[in-house]
Amino acid sequence: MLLDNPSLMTKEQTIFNHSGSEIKLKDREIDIVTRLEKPLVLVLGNVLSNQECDELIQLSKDKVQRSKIGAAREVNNIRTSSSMFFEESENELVHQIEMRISDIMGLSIEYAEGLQILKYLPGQEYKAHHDYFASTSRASKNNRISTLIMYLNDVEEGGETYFPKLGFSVSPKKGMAVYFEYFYKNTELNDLTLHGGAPVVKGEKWVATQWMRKQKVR
Ligand SMILES: O=C(O)CCC(=O)C(=O)O
Ligand SMILES: [Fe+2]
Repeated sequence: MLLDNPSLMTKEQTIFNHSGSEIKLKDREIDIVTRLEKPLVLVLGNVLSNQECDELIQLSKDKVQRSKIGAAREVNNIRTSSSMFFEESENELVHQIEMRISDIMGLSIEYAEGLQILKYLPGQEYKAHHDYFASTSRASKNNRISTLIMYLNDVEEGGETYFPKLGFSVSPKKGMAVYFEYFYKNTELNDLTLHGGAPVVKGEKWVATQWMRKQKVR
């Protein structure tokens, strides 16, 4: 019988622990705009103020370099954007944003990698990928479990974050974010979080990405 199948009966535990349409924080109310349940994918509004977005771009403008991916940190055409990482709590702004991110993502900042900034010019993209490392890689011993991608500007055309296996995409809007997690026991759910950054057609695209790990990293 269908209901005897334990995988259909047991609800998967999620990391994200907010319900309803708002996340009320000390300094801010975050809007939960869209919510897909399995896998959990959320579109969030009012995550960063316009000023915070502008400052993050300003602080990283001169530091972004052609992105490297994977354990060997090689330049690769899977990701043609430029990027940089902030050091942990590198300055007051980054610290403040990290604290907010930690409240949103439901994990202490000790699980957080350094905040990453990505810049895309027209034609640049990040092809579909998983944020978690393959089980064969050394990095998978303390694998990533969740992602928050924050949009730092409005993009004139293109640059959507797309989830090809979910038939779902998010248009970048300054101050908004997309959240998803892939720490499910059911690995098929993790696989469904495949996503990419579509080529920017017109304008620039700036995002800040926060990845969380299974075990503490700081
Ligand atoms: O730029 C995007 O929309 C996607 C970024 C991304 O997938 C990442 O930073 O892991
Ligand atoms: Fe990603």
